Amino acid sequence: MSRLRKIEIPDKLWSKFVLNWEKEFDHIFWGKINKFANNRSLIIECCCGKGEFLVEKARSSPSQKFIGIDYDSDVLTRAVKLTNQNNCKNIIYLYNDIRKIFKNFYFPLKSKLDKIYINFPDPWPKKRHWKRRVIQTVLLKDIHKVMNKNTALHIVTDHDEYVQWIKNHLSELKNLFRPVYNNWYTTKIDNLEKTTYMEKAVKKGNTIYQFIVKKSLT
Ligand SMILES: C[S@@+](CC[C@H](N)C(=O)[O-])C[C@H]1O[C@@H](n2cnc3c(N)ncnc32)[C@H](O)[C@@H]1O
Repeated sequence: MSRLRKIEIPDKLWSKFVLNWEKEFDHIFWGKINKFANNRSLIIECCCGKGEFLVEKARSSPSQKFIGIDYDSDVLTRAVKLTNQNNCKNIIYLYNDIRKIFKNFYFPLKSKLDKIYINFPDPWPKKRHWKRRVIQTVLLKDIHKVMNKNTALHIVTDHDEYVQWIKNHLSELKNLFRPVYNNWYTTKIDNLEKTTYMEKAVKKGNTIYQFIVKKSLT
């Protein structure tokens, strides 16, 4: 549940940028995505929050197409507002659970999927809540299915214990994923676009960890 103050935007603006898979037939939904992607290279941000990361990227790479996914309508409303203010026609949002989207991903996607980002997923620190963490074997396997040999999956967190969780989950799937960094992650991160949670992490003086993995070559 979002703790954000609600803001209102016209329905027309929401539907200009947001697709809702639940409300549409599968082939129509994925057809719209293929039409939007228009054979350009595609970048997906999971758990995109208020859209700062995508808007920054989309402004600097206008020929690429960007999809943000989040299941919280309050944060997505802010993302839509920011996207519209910056006139980014190369972003759309999916109002949905990333686990459902990757489970039901359409094949073949006509565009080349360049990167998938998961920036600052909720760490759910209490053990009884770990099952809510999005980084789980099932999701990683579903993501792996949609990657091509050049797709890079980026995961960023500032939560020390979640780092070990992510590393363990990825290394258990080392037949599927190979790390770009020797130890699976790096703390030397250049040029990462700002997000709300990154700013919080920087303010607290937390270390930020970045995992980048590609498909295993075997
Ligand atoms: C900690 S916030 C990070 C937001 C943003 N990436 C950032 O760095 O500021 C986590 C976001 O993930 C979204 N989220 C959590 N689980 C999700 C899921 N299963 N599917 C889609 N979005 C999810 C939440 O709604 C929230 O916006």
